[in-house]
Amino acid sequence: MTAAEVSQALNLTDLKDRSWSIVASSAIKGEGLTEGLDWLMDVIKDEQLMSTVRAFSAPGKALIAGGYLVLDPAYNAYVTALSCRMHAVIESREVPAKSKITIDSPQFGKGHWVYEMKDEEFRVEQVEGDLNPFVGAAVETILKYVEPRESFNYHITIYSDAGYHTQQDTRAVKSGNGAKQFLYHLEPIGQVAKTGLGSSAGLVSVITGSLLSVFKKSSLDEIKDKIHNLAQISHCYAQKKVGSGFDVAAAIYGSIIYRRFHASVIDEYFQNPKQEKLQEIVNNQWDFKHVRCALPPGIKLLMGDISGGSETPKLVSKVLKWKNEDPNTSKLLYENLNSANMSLVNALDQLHKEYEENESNYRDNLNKFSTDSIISSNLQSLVNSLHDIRQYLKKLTNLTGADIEPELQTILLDACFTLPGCLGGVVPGAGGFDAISLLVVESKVDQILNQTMSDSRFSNVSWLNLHEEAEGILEENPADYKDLSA
Ligand SMILES: Nc1ncnc2c1ncn2[C@@H]1O[C@H](COP(=O)(O)OP(=O)(O)OP(=O)(O)O)[C@@H](O)[C@H]1O
Ligand SMILES: C[C@@](O)(CCOP(=O)(O)O)CC(=O)O
Repeated sequence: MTAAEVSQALNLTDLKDRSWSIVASSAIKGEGLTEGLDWLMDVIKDEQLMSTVRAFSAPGKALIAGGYLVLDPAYNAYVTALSCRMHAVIESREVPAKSKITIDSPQFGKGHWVYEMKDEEFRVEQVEGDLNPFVGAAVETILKYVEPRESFNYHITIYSDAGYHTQQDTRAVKSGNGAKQFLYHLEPIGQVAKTGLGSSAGLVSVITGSLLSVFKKSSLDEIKDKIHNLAQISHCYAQKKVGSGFDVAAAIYGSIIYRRFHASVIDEYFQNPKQEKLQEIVNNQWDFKHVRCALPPGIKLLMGDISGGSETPKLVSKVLKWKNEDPNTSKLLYENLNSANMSLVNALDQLHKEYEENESNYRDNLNKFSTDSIISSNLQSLVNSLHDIRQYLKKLTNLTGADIEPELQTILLDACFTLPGCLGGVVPGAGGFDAISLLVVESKVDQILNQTMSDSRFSNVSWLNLHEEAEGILEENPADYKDLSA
């Protein structure tokens, strides 16, 4: 008897009992347990897809190489996904008179939004809550795409990890099984200082991912590209501009080498926001690049926040204005900056190879690293490329008048380079006064944290408790979000 037959014969419905049916049937048949376990995995997957509660998470981001250039599809960028993640727990509730989606964000004041289906055109009407463009755009776009024929009532609870926002004036709340802990603020989300790590991209990605997964009863892998396309459209719609999309791509695909999609893909839809156009765009394979790329073993990302923040749109407009006014100088500077960016990517690739060839030698070189005695030529290339990226970003700062690497950050980054095991660092993304990104030797991280505590040069830096995480959007265990209490 197969496991299914045993389960049916014994009318076993509960998954645990059904698991035992596998053992029984395998014993009866005297065959290996693997056939039964394969069956169990399929059963669990089906249970998950049919479950009324599912959970998802997506990472934050730091654009280490490629700021500004990544707006142009001619250039590649390297974006790291971060361990601070946005989470969504979605559950299906009793269907009311009007289909609706409720989104709660209990960590923030007034974190409650309700959207009802308005008409047969699948338009939504916000019936409760303040304006949240990212939540609204995600809900509206997914319903327009799915065109749900059956009534529904989904409730999504959003949680964001500590790294996205200031940790001042918060209280820690832990889940019943201790798997998750989140910081709760009194203020509404719009009044809480952020660290610029892509909370909106993560938010749009997990709302889109959770809704599409339950509407389509699909696993993430089957629909990941569609989630990406929908999340990009929603994020651009909410921002009222078509950025490079590196932040949404990192939220979906993790740490990647990224080349942007052509803005025309989304512009067309905004010109003609009809359902059939949306379906066509989302179901198409977009022409963009997302190749997995994580830091080599033993090299860690260390981010230092100075509670500054930056006005990305203002910085971008200053750079693009200069680029249009001085095409020759900007072309040369872009090419120089791009070769420094790609030298960084190549150095990371070579270091991965060095590790594969001889791990102990690789680790020995890393642990012996200091700025005046670099043993490995690949480490030297990494140090040089980080230095060169800063040099060109500084030039861009001076030529455009945009505070990309402002003097305060120059002084801080120069001081960081004197720390033991620091390979270099940059102002990520658009730069400004957001958190700086350092690449450091993993075995020296504790020494750096201890040393900077008593060094006045770092008195206004708070080192963020996060690291690079290779994975993008993931399905999580809903049980990890139950019984959250202070
Ligand atoms: N946990 C959350 N719950 C509800 N809305 C959120 C949450 N986190 C972020 N948001 C929405 O995203 C907005 C912040 O997005 P914004 O693009 O300004 O910053 P960011 O994405 O964190 O940083 P950056 O764009 O610099 O990477 C908030 O004002 C809010 O509308
Ligand atoms: C300046 C830019 O290239 C990067 C912005 O990065 P960040 O939001 O500062 O992390 C803009 C973009 O890519 O959309």
